[in-house]
Amino acid sequence: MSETAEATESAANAANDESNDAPRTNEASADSPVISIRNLWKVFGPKSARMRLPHDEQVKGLSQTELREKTGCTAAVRDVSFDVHKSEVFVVMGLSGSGKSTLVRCLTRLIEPTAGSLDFNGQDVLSMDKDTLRELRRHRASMVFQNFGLLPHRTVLDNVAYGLEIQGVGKAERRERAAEMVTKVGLDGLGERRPGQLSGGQQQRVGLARALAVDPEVLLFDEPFSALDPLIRRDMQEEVIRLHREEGRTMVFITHDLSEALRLGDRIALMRDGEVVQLGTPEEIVANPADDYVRDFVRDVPREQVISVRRAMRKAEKTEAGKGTELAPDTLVADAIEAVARSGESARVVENGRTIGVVDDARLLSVVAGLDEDAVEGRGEDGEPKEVAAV
Ligand SMILES: Nc1ncnc2c1ncn2[C@@H]1O[C@H](COP(=O)(O)OP(=O)(O)OP(=O)(O)O)[C@@H](O)[C@H]1O
Repeated sequence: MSETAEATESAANAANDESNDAPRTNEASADSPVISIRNLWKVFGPKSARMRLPHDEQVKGLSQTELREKTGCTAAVRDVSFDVHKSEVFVVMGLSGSGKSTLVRCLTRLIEPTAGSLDFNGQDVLSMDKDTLRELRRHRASMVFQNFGLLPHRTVLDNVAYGLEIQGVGKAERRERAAEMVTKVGLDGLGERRPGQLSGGQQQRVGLARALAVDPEVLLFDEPFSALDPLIRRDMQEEVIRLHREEGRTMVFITHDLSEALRLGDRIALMRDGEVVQLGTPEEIVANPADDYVRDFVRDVPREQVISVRRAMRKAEKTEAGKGTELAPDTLVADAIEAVARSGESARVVENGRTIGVVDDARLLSVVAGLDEDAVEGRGEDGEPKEVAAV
């Protein structure tokens, strides 16, 4: 059976034997998170049941190696808390073994968390019964896998229709919906082919179309493009960005590739040894790494292509009122450098008709050189200038 078939069928059946109470039914309000996790742990190993998680201070105090040596257990996910908001692309990034796959599989209990809490649109996932959990996986959260997970003997159209088939949607309707999705991901004319007759990139488009066909609230991507060569990978990233722009669907995207994370993520959770070491926008992570590990991770990122002038600007002097090029606060430093070079003078950062700061050569170059972090005169902890003269 393919990975997807297994994930949707056997894992769906296996994962919920420990379900107990009926799900909570506190409905989510419009701006409440789609996914909310608190103090989530997944510990693999025989002694995990004896730990008093999520608040076992002794376990919390042990490094991964110490925990393994003392207990034979691996804490693949350690005390992780975050919210995923509606319509955001939330990226989980980290090196191999950092716990990304385990974390994302915990979201629909394909892997059963050891402790913590987990809500999906305000519903408690950990207390969902078998049927509710199956409904969650089949209708509300679709997974796109790294190795495509396609059924080799089925046509493209039938693969795309598969999720609808297990939902019990009638043949005519599912073929119509599948055909729509095939068009949406740019595979027109290939509907009757088998997966083996497609390139890797095309196969992943089929995986994407299949996930979209069930119209889920959340798309979960588990390193979907890591088997693709760099150009096709780039194409697929563009495809995800396009789909997201068109549909605004909430997405959780796992990757170990920093440039992919920076390109796709509205926010990124950076994992190490099961923990989230930093959670922030790409700009926050690149401009203000939380520790040396993150700093090392982002060392080679072209900062000017991630950091905006809002973070790079200084206070405007009274004499600078109304002078120079106007830039929006989210203008990238790379674009600001071009604007300043063209005009030969500093540029004003303008928001709602107010000058909120100024960027000049020195300011912009300090971002490129990485001298801005913690050293920018007048910048507060949040990266904003402490006092900004509104001119
Ligand atoms: N079933 C399991 N039993 C024991 N340990 C496991 C199991 N699954 C994962 N682990 C361990 O949990 C840790 C996190 O693994 P996980 O696969 O979540 O990491 P990852 O960041 O997704 O890695 P990769 O990028 O290589 O897929 C690793 O140390 C791994 O060896």
